[in-house]
Amino acid sequence: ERAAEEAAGRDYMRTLDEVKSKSKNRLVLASWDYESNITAYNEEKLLQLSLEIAEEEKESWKETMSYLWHEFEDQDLKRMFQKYSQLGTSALPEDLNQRLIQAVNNMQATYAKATICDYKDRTKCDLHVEPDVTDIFAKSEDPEELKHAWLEWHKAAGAASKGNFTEYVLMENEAAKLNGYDTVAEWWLSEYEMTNEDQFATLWNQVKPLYEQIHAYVRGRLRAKYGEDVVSKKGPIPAHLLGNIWAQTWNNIEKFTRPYPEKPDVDVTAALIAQNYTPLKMFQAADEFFKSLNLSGVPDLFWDRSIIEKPNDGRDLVCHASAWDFFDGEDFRIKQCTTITSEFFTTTHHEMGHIQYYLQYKDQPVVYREGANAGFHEAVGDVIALSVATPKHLRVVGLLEDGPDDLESNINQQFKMGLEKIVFLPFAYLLDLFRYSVFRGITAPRDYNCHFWQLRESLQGVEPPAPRTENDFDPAAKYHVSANVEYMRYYVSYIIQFQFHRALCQLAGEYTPNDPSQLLSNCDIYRSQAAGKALGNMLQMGSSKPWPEAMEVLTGQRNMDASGVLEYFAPLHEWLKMENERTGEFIGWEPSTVQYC
Ligand SMILES: C=C(C[SeH])C(=O)N1CCC[C@H]1C(=O)O
Ligand SMILES: [Zn+2]
Repeated sequence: ERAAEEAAGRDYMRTLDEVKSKSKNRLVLASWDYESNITAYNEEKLLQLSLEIAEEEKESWKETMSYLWHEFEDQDLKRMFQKYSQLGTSALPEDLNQRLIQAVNNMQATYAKATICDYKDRTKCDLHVEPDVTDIFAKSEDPEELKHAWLEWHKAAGAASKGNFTEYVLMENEAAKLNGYDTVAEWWLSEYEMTNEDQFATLWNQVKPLYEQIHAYVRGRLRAKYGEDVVSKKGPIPAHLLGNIWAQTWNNIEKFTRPYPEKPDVDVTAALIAQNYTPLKMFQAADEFFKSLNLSGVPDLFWDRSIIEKPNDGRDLVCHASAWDFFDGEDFRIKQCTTITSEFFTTTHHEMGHIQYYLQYKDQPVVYREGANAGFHEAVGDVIALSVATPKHLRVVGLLEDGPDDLESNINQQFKMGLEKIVFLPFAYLLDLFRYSVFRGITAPRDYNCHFWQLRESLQGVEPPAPRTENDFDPAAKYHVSANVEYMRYYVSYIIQFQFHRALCQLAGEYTPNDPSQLLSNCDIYRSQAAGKALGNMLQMGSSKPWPEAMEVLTGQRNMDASGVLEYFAPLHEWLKMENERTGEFIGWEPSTVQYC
């Protein structure tokens, strides 16, 4: 009867978990080999193994579905069966699965191998996105050089992948239907236990007024620098002037836009270089922060097997930073082409946050070794980085000499964080609004680029540096589009990380709501055992419970909302409104005059 059936199901689940651990380990090892050394041999090995494991998964799926798990009383056992009932892309017939894997591998390889020619020395044509194009956007203040790099990169990495992307959409949508979803959009939304994107729209409405203020202020400062012919009074901001090839974060233009330029600059890049930081030292600093919270340090294997600098043997590899779980409870790695910049200091903490999550849930059944939702996984490292980025913490670790702690310095600091966090929200939101519309067939291939730029203009208030046509495919110039990595996870992360930060800061005694002497943006949870304990308790859950339960364990709230972001940036918001009022800056943007549809 049912009790016996559940007991059999429990035994079966234990065996299945063991089998899954082995096959996931094999697949991750082959993926690691391919992404850290892109060769035809490694690609073929990954393809063959992927197809072999897909067939194994089809077989075990039949057995899984032979249990009456919907009737089970044990909710935890039922949750495990429910997760294994999702076959993913292995549900595809082998030939379609092969076409899908090849389409994505082709886009990944195109992106990894894409190079552009230098603006001044047109014979130098070996510039990759990391570190070369990234450095140009971090340093150049020449609009023509920036326009050149922007156009060349979008041609080399974007347009080149339009065909493969169209093929990928067809196959991935087929897999979605075989998993019970109308399109990939609903499949991706189910990760957040949502059936549509209304909640994401609500979050955007909460933060949009703050974004419009910082957008208007930055446009004013860029206009002052580059002149009204380059940056208009009321139009969108040209995307190539914002310090980042994707205009997703604007921290690289902080040095000439900050509110109080006469206040000492908090230049972390200069400090890292002056103190002879190496990539290893950056990773050790992040590891030390987690240990200060009484959380786990990384195992020795991590230091032996990670790749933390771009190999200089001329190989092709995926440089985009990533953290890896090999599902054997021991092997955890990061692959990152680190350079000594404040951006990479932040990214290092971001990636070490992924590793910490892996370490905290490594004793869960394999099926639960995930974030409560994908946004949680992206938020862990960023929460730590919010503490690390405070001038207070940078002084504690000797990265920064003493400086003033007055209102102007706080506004400068919040502005610096705003260029990283507030500015990022519309970018992350629109990237998957674009892909949702593609998966749903609302955006056809002949409209891809036009619809992408309509979203870029309407949500982000940026425009391309030159006219665009449908021979372009600018979305694929962004890694996650070429690598089939869902992106709403970052939008969720940049909202919930402030809810997490607020809860942890209160536990650490670093923050009291409505106490202006303890700004949330000045909180540093370093060495707080109480904060570490609460964070660890949430991380250990993995995906064993629905994400609102994990959220509640840490914050007492079951929903995600922008109250954390708005509380953190309240002083800056007030300052921006006054400053834009004072200068008479137009808030928002009128339609672009650049032809892109
Ligand atoms: C660092 C990673 C690897 Se999960 C990343 O892709 N991030 C972190 C911030 C947003 C997003 C991006 O670079 O676009
Ligand atoms: Zn990440």
